[in-house]
Amino acid sequence: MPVIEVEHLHKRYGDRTAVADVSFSVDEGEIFGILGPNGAGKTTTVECISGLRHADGGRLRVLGLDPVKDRARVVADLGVQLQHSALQPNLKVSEALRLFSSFYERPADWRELLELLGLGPQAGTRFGKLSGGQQQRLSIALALLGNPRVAILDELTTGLDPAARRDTWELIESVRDRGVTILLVTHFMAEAERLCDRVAVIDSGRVVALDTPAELTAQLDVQQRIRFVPSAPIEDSLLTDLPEVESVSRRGEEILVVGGAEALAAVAAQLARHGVLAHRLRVEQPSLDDAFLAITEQSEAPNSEAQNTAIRPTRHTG
Ligand SMILES: Nc1ncnc2c1ncn2[C@@H]1O[C@H](COP(=O)(O)OP(=O)(O)OP(=O)(O)O)[C@@H](O)[C@H]1O
Repeated sequence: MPVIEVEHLHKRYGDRTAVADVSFSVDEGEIFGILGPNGAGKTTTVECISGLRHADGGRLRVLGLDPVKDRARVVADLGVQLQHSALQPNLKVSEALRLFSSFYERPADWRELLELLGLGPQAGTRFGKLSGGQQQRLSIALALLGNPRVAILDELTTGLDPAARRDTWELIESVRDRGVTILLVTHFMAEAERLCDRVAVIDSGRVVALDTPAELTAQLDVQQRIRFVPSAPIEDSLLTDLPEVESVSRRGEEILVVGGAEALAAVAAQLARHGVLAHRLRVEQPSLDDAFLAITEQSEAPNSEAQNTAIRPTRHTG
């Protein structure tokens, strides 16, 4: 049985459609990512799944239960860390954890969570004095206090520096290793690539792609760009003769070869046949970033059905 089931979710704010038609399911033990540009409907989707908002249409199930009608039973197994959750600035870390523990029948040991999240030294620190990374860690700890089987984490590393982001990724992996299924909303492709088993790309309130990060990038018809400095002079024709190669250009002593997925193997074999070595070899492969842009640009094509029914997203770059 999937842990989260979303079928044709639809949600409007007044006459504006925030989520037009979203369907996906999350299996037990997965880290499932939701990606999409600003205003795509990601937060609205997870707020409906959490039971914090009423859907206008569609069917939602969390652990087989309706998140609104069976709210009391769902919250016992669901931990939610939402965007911009702020606590009273004077509340100390240990006080916040003790207070939130009292909301649950069988809370986790908050002292253990404090250590797991590396917040031990901050136990007596007030929320307002924590760094951005420490505040995020605390909000994750609060989401895990009820010993949830499912955790929803919305943009948990936004605003963190690269080191804090990496630490948080390790933390999320350790949470998953404890058996928690995780639904993760993120803007960061690297985060999705590193953490997520599968990813749904949402644009204009619809799922426009759903697959593993590797499959999403593999489906892309993006060229490989191969740069190297040959150990001996070579003619361009040596490379342009190869059917896998689309173009060859030079910048100083460096050669740039652009070609399809098989170009690297073909170029390497050709150079080897002529006894030439490729020094300072660099290959640029398509990334999930490229896939994301290709998918969302495609879904914004003028005749796209989504454009007529949902609010337009504003492109973000971060
Ligand atoms: N409470 C609200 N009232 C009216 N419109 C809203 C409300 N919340 C969100 N919206 C609109 O619904 C659309 C979807 O918003 P949502 O926050 O779900 O998108 P998102 O993908 O999470 O965006 P972001 O990446 O910026 O957080 C946006 O156009 C937003 O302006």
